[in-house]
Amino acid sequence: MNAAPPLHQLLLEAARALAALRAGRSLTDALDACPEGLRAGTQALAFAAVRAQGRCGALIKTLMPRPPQPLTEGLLRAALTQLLPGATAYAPHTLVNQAVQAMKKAVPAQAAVVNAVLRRFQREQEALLSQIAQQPEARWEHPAWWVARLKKDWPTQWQDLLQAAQQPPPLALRVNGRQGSPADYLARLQDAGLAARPLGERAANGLVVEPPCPVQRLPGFGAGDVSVQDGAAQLAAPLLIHGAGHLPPLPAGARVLDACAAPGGKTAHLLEAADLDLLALDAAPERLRKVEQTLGRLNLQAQVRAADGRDVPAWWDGKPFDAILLDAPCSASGINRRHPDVRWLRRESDIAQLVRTQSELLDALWPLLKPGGRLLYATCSLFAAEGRDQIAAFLQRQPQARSLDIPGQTGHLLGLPENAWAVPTDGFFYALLLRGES
Ligand SMILES: C[S@@+](CC[C@H](N)C(=O)[O-])C[C@H]1O[C@@H](n2cnc3c(N)ncnc32)[C@H](O)[C@@H]1O
Repeated sequence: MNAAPPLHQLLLEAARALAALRAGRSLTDALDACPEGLRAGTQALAFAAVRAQGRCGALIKTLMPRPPQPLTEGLLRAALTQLLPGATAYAPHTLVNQAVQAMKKAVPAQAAVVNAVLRRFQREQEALLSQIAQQPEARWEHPAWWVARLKKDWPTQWQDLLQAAQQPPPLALRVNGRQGSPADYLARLQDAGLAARPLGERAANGLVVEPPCPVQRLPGFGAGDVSVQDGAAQLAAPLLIHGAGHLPPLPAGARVLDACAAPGGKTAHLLEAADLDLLALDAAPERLRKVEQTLGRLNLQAQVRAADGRDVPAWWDGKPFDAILLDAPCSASGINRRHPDVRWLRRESDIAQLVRTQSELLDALWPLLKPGGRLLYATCSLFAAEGRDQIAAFLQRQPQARSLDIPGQTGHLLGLPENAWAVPTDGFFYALLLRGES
């Protein structure tokens, strides 16, 4: 068995990833540069530091007269996170010594600064934490504009939503119904020594594995028996196929457009659940490669095409669709617990741009639907501008469109623990729109 890597190496790699995040890269991208043997430990430190970025940022401002260099700041963030109340993974003296050693290896001139800041935090922890406690970013671990927006959109639930975003996500699975039943797969998980249970009645093929494990340990993953997908995301395919119980199910061979398909989670679910003639479109060719890989792993077929959904003449063959899934680009505020860096990478001004793209996609795709056809609009966002308000404005512009009720969807909130789910889901918005016959 390989020995665990020394903590100073993990701290240094986490500092590099956090410095890359500060320069605007996503944490997932930044962690790609991390050597394989250090990846898991580094990822744990870096994700924890991003979840504590509000407090650690405020502490660094208080403890240092001038902003530190990016690598020093990254190291301080990673180390301070592990010294905060409730963090128990490392003994504080070990942590400080290892952080200083990491800095000695990378930038020796900064080691004394790291030592001084961390030791002062240890001595004055209580006073320092109470000094920053009322700053919104430190209090809620989200940018102030994000907190204000959630407060406006969810006046009674915003605090619960912010707290839910701080919890690591569960490992939710979707069993490939073409290759076996959820009950059979549950038994296979148990045989493999993995504890699991059904995700809840709303996601018929959904299971949750607790505690989570690497996907390589999931039986039959490579052979396409199962995929990783959040419970809320698992609602898209049945909603489109069965029309939330208001419409007849899509017949075999129905022509379906998945307009923003990559990386292909919902494309695959649609094809596992029904025999469809499906076109998977996405504006990002490199992301479409993931769709192809996923379809290959699951042994499913679709036409895959790189194009901007709004530029209809560039890709449409003129044959109308029975159903369209528009899983639009959005703030990703609903999957913030899975990608805690998103809240710090986004700017408030991005939201207006995203709302514009979403409405342009809606307007461009709606005329491609047959009379009597259905369009499912989805975003993994909790912001009303990208969900409720977006659809209200669309219904004003498009009198032929009727919004159908989705049972169990209160407004557009998912994402909090509720009885129907075994574990909290991501935050999603769905609107099911029917095109009138005339
Ligand atoms: C939320 S993701 C889709 C997730 C996907 N449906 C799934 O379940 O795996 C949004 C996607 O929209 C794509 N996109 C953004 N703007 C687009 C446009 N104008 N036309 C087509 N796709 C676009 C992005 O490249 C991204 O892959």
